[in-house]
Amino acid sequence: MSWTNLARNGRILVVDDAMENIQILHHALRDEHDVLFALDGEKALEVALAQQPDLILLDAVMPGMDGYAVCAALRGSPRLQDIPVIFVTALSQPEDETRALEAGAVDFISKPFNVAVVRARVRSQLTIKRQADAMRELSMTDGLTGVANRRSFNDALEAEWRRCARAGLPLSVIMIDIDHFKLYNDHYGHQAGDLCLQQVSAAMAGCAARPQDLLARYGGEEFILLLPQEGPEGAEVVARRILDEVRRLQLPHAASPSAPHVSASLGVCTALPPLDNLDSSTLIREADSQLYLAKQGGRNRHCTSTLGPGAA
Ligand SMILES: Nc1nc2c(ncn2[C@@H]2O[C@H](COP(=O)(O)OP(=O)(O)OP(=O)(O)O)[C@@H](O)[C@H]2O)c(=O)[nH]1
Repeated sequence: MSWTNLARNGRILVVDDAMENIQILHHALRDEHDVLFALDGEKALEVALAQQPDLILLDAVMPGMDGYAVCAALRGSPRLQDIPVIFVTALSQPEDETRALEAGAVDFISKPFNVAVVRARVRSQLTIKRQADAMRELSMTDGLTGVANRRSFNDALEAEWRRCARAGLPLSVIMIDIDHFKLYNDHYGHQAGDLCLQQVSAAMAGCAARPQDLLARYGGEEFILLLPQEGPEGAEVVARRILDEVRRLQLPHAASPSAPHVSASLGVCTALPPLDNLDSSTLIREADSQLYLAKQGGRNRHCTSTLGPGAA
């Protein structure tokens, strides 16, 4: 796909208190984009949260919450801060434009506007947005397996830890390490080793499918699964499922002393609520200790523990 094609089919939210202005912009943009609209600032934030548009065209002067306040609210919201905003306004003084850019807008168009210019500026901002999205996605993904990388796991862990602590919910992690993977590489070659990592990660990715679950590559042949809101029983079910799915792949591992096929060892740990007296690094350390025990116990198995009140 070329960069210019990236600008097609974006979803655009037009915010203006005058319906005729919305209609003009809708008419100008509807052939290439999905156009949403809102007649005031509060509604704009509501629609933006629900529909996650790729770009917002924002009027500056509106009754109630004006465009500058909307822009500040967008920039302050983790879920909305990356949506670019173009001011489209009857204001035309340099200080108006400066104020809009300082509020976080990426562009400023004065009314009356030329439709072709609006289209071109929208296309150019959408292209920049898509490029930025693609870069962000790449920076959070492991190149070999396509699952999340360690950095995005760490970000998700911190966010989910805070969420579970607030809600009084447990949080589990499963640390997963492929058994005798050095021997696998030595026996089958590094390329086959890479393919094995891809197959095993794809099989594991299907083992925990809730929206907040996250599988990440933690190191070379080590993976980690984040299970927010999941207690020890649920984590146990997922761990058994992972062992089964890896086994079901039946990838031959002739050099392994543990099994004739590729297998994995798992360390499972659940932090029980309240999480306030615990911290996420202790949870990771404990899952790692359980993984070590699973390796010591003969591999191709899991070991489990809990942290917190009444922990075993
Ligand atoms: N093919 C391939 N191998 C990798 C990659 N990353 C790490 N490895 C290999 O994974 C192996 C890990 O070896 P060890 O840490 O000794 O562990 P192990 O052989 O799996 O043994 P146990 O964990 O004790 O069962 C090393 O040989 C690394 O070279 C990768 O991206 N591709």
